[in-house]
Amino acid sequence: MQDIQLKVFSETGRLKQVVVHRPGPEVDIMVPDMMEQLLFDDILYGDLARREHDVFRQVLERVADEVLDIQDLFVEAMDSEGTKLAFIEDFRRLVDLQDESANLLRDMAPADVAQALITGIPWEDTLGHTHWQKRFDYTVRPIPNLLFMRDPAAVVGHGYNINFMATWAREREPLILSYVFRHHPRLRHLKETDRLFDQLTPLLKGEIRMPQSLEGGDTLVLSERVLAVGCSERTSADAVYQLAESLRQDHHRGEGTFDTLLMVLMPKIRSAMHLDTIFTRTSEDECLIYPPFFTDDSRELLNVVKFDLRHASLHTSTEPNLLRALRGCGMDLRPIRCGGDNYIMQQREQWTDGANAFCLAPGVIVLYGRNRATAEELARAGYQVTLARDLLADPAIDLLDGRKYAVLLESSELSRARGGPRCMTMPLSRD
Ligand SMILES: NC(=O)NCCC[C@H](N)C(=O)O
Repeated sequence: MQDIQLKVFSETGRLKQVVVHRPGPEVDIMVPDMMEQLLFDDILYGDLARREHDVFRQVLERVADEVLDIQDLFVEAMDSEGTKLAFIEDFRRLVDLQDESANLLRDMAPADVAQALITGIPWEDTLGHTHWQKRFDYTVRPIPNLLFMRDPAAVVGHGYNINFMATWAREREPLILSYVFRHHPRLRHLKETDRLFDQLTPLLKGEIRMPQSLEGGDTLVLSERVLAVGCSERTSADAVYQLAESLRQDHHRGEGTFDTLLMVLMPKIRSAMHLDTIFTRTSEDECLIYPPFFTDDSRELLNVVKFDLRHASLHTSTEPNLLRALRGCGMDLRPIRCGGDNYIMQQREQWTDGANAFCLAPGVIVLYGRNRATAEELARAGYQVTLARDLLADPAIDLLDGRKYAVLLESSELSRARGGPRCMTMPLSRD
């Protein structure tokens, strides 16, 4: 198989390679007591969630060259015994793994290690537990949020971030991604300097004790020059500074093209946990927004810190509003309102990821179909609103025929896990 060349310089360029994760047994075993700590808002009916995800994947396949599952990539990354054992050692450092569980993992084939890492290991399978260790009945707990592939890593330009998660429930995911980026046969050609942000490696080496969290849902590559990053419930200002400094150094060495990072100062609330829950791109000159956060006279307007990356040190200034700051960078985006002009529908549909569209190509997006008011706004903006099942039943529909499309997904189960179409994808390469 050919090497994968990382290339993400926009949110809208036609998808070439994208990574997802089909929800597996890790969601079927969630009991109500685990729900809140594992960041789900309900327990999912797994079979239906998988059917919804399969449809999502088939829609992606209508445009992308390759749709890959992180679980397969992870297994392939552990193609040597040495890599598998190194992973288990790092995992042990990260989560304070019991000896019995580590031994169990060492004896497993790579595919079983990957499955156990995602689905968890119930405590009955290992010896030596005490009652207080019996958290949720698992010695290795499940990581059902791997479904939201967007968050544990991000491709930025030709480089990538290994993120550090704000929550305990997701701490393991970046370790998996780190092994995939370093050891997968199609990605091992990447250089150390291609890693733009990484708090995990220094943590594992004992070089730092307080890693700063950065999550992919907060990282939006808006053009070859401009990045927007949310400073949110999940991403700290310090992490954004570190990323800005790393990009500045890249720029200084003549390697990076990014000259501006816009840090959006977000409220620390679950409903808007990441920037992509309130702002996503739909085409080259449009974006989908949660209106109260971007409208000039709103009391909820979000301010922006602008980092200029072109100098010998970081230069910052402030901007009142992201859309205005973008205009200053030469990007005049027409906003499409999540929930239309009704404040009640705006709040309801933002909660069900109505502002979290995923762009397959310029003007071709996927959105959860339950967001009816948002779909009406998209139709008014010239999008052909098409149900995913109608698209898949009709091979004659060409999403790349030059018209704008909003493909609506059924999402009664997936949306209970509190993430939308963009959250479920990590593009590796776009046109
Ligand atoms: N980018 C995103 O907004 N991702 C959604 C993540 C949902 C997941 N249940 C979480 O709370 O982390």
